[in-house]
Amino acid sequence: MEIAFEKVNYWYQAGTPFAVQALYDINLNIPAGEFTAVIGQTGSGKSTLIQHLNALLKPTEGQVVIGDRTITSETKNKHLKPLRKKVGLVFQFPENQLFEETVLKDIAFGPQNFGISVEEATRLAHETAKMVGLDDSLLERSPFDLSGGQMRRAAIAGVLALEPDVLVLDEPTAGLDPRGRNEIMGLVRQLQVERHLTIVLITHQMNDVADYADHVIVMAHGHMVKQGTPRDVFSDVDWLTAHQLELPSATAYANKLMQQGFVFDPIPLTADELADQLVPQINKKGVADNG
Ligand SMILES: Nc1ncnc2c1ncn2[C@@H]1O[C@H](COP(=O)(O)OP(=O)(O)OP(=O)(O)O)[C@@H](O)[C@H]1O
Repeated sequence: MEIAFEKVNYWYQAGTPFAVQALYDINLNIPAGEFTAVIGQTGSGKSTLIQHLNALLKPTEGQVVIGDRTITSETKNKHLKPLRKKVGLVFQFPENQLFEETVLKDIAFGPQNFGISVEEATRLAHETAKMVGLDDSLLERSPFDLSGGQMRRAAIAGVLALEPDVLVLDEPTAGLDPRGRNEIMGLVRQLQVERHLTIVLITHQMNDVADYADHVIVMAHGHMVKQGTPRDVFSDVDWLTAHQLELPSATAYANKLMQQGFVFDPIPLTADELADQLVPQINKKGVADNG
């Protein structure tokens, strides 16, 4: 499902003396089936942007086209349920919203809330628990007995049980240890590849952007200041520094090596790309030094 923002402006508390403009003239496309990363400093408008993806927020001006729906400031809340089912939103620290007695009931809560029978919701909960790698033996436990990573997966399963086409995640790896982070990122990639979900992910982890994203949106002070492939975004080091954005580790490392006379073309974004270009240069240098 393709999503497009057309001339979107958004104000919190619009029309009051406390109005705060959080988005300015946003025009962008989120390609169907792709993995889009949204990056930018704190307060740049990332969360505000993604809440427009399922009309949790509606543009104050302009429109957001989500599949066959067009959302404007005039859109009534009444008919948004089908859209909220198609676009699943996972907030930061989603485990804070777990509340049922058992993991299974928690995952099944979403579909039941959308009018699906208890039996079908339970079936979906079992299926999605498996999808996110939660063992059956955990499903009758209290969600609060799970580890941090497992709780996060249970919360994501609750959104997946609605069988969305688009999965939007706000910093899904925040607060997890490196293993938990890798597991969640692996899961998100798997959902994109195997379930053909469109993924939109807010992250501060530039390595994840380099490793997983097809498409990157860069926000600054409520404006979209760049969109393109990770290579488009990470190739301009001066521009990134000016916007106080970090580089992926491999790219930062390659930049340091370039100051020592190493040559990279194109600039590596991942550890594998770095090694592929670096090893032949080290071997060649070794031969020259010894010979
Ligand atoms: N409920 C609100 N009322 C008023 N202003 C708000 C509200 N929520 C966010 N803002 C303001 O809107 C702007 C964008 O905030 P937003 O949360 O979208 O940024 P962000 O890039 O997601 O930040 P972070 O990385 O910290 O989550 C900020 O100036 C913020 O202070």
